[in-house]
Amino acid sequence: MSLVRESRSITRKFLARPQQEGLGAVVRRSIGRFELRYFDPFLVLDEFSVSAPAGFPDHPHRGFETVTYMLQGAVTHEDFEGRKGRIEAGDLQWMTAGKGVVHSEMPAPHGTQKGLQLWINLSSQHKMIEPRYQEISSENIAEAARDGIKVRVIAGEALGVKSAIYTRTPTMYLDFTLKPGSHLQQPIPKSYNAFVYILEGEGTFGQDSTTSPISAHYLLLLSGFGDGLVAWNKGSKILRFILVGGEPLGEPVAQLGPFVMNTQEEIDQTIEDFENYTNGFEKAKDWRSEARI
Ligand SMILES: Nc1ccc(F)c(C(=O)c2c[nH]c3ncc(Cl)cc23)c1F
Ligand SMILES: [Fe+3]
Repeated sequence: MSLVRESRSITRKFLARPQQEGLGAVVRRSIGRFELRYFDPFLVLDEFSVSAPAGFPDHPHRGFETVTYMLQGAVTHEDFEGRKGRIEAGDLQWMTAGKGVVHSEMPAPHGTQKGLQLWINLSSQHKMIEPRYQEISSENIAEAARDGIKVRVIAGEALGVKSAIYTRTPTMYLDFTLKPGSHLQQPIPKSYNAFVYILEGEGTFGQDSTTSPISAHYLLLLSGFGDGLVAWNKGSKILRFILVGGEPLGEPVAQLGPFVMNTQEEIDQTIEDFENYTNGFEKAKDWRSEARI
């Protein structure tokens, strides 16, 4: 039985190269770089690599969500509400910043910590909602395996398994591992903008299985036509990639770093709120994280 009648194709591909970010951290940024400023509703996709004492010290967010998915090691986050936790390999933190969060995200003291951070925009009606965290430890991430394919369902559904994450901006986020010789068919809601980001190995994507394989650290934008994605692993090593899709918001974007609103006036107001500790930033006034560089 074919799960996908017509596969989406690759419209553009970008090699994410290392760049400095935070304090001494390195990220491979694909979405959010100059050539791909915004892929509605996605603002940033960073594949990060960080070793102490580098990190992402105290900083704010407003108007969107950050989705941190650890691949290796661990990161400690602390926020201005006094909330503190460790995100370890395989764990997920889905943070809805809404009207405002101030936090730090710092690496474990030894070794290199690696992961992905995706920034998902919120609609105008949700930009000023109360902040909210959804955190799932690795052993509780929904998983399924069949015919040489393993999927970890971060958000949405795959191979008959659903994630518990509530996605305010409708989103799918699937972590696939394909053994050599395996072939995937994954449905994608027709209205979603979708992309693939390759983490490991080489893969062939789209209807034409004769196209040359694409390797790690590439982001592949998928066309809007098609009811899903087909993928092959024709190599001799495992292929790992994420397939992410989301409902476009179709709203104007006004962004200043970690502040993402709809108009410049709202950005001006956000700066004022952050500087004066108002409208959601009250607790930032006397807060500093314990993380010391
Ligand atoms: N404004 C702004 C400016 C600079 C930053 F580094 C950050 C920031 O924190 C991050 C950027 N990518 C990241 N990937 C992983 C993690 Cl754990 C954090 C970040 C940020 F928010
Ligand atoms: Fe952050």
